[in-house]
Amino acid sequence: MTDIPLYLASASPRRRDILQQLGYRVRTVPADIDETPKPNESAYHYVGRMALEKNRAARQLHGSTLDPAVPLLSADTTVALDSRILGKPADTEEAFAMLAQLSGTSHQVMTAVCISRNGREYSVLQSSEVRFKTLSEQEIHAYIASGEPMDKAGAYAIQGIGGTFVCHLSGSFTGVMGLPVFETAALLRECGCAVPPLAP
Ligand SMILES: Cc1cn([C@H]2C[C@H](O)[C@@H](COP(=O)(O)OP(=O)(O)OP(=O)(O)O)O2)c(=O)[nH]c1=O
Repeated sequence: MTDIPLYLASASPRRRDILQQLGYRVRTVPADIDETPKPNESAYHYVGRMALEKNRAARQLHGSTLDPAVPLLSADTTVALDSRILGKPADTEEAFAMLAQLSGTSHQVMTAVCISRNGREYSVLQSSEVRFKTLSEQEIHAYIASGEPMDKAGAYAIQGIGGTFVCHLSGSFTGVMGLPVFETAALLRECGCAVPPLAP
C-alpha cells in the first residue's frame, strides 16, 4: 500500500474514502464557502467556481500549516436538470421536489476537481448522464425516510439505495459519487504528483 500525503479541502466522507482507497494519506482541511449560485449562472460555471473557491478558502484558512509541495484537492458535485442546478436539499420537502423532477428522465451530474500545488492551480470537470426510472410518490417518501438524500446533490446517492433508481449511466460512477477517479489521477499526474500504483 502506498502512503502519499494529500490535503483534502472537503468534508465529504465519500471523497476521503476514495482517496484513501487509492493509497493517499489524507489530511482534511475543510473550509466553508457560500454555495449560492449567481443569478443565471450555468451549472458548468457554478461547479467549477465552487471547486476553485473551496481550494482557495482552504489555502487561506490553513496555509501556514501546509507544505506547498503537497497537493491540496477540492471538488464540487452538482446535479443539472435542463438549466436548473440541484444542490443539496435544504429539507425533506425540497428533497421530494428534486426527486420528483428527476423521476423518469435524464439529468447531468457534474463534478469539478481542483488541485493546487507549489503556487499553481489545476482543474478538471467531469460530466455524466444519469437516467432515473419513474418513481412513485410512495417510493420517494420511503427513500427520504431512509435519510440518505439529505447531504447529497440532487437528493440521491448512486452508491446507496439511490442506485436502485438509476436505469442508465453514461460517464463516471465515481464522478457521480463526488470524485471521478480517472480524471483525478490524470490531474494529479499533470501537477507532478505521484499516482498509485506507480508511486514510490
Ligand atoms: C449525485 C450524488 C451526489 N453525492 C454527494 C457527493 C458530494 O459529497 C455531495 C455534493 O455536495 P458537495 O458540495 O459537492 O460536497 P460536500 O458538501 O459533501 O463536501 P464539501 O463541500 O466539504 O466538499 O453529494 C453522492 O454521494 N452520491 C450521488 O449519487
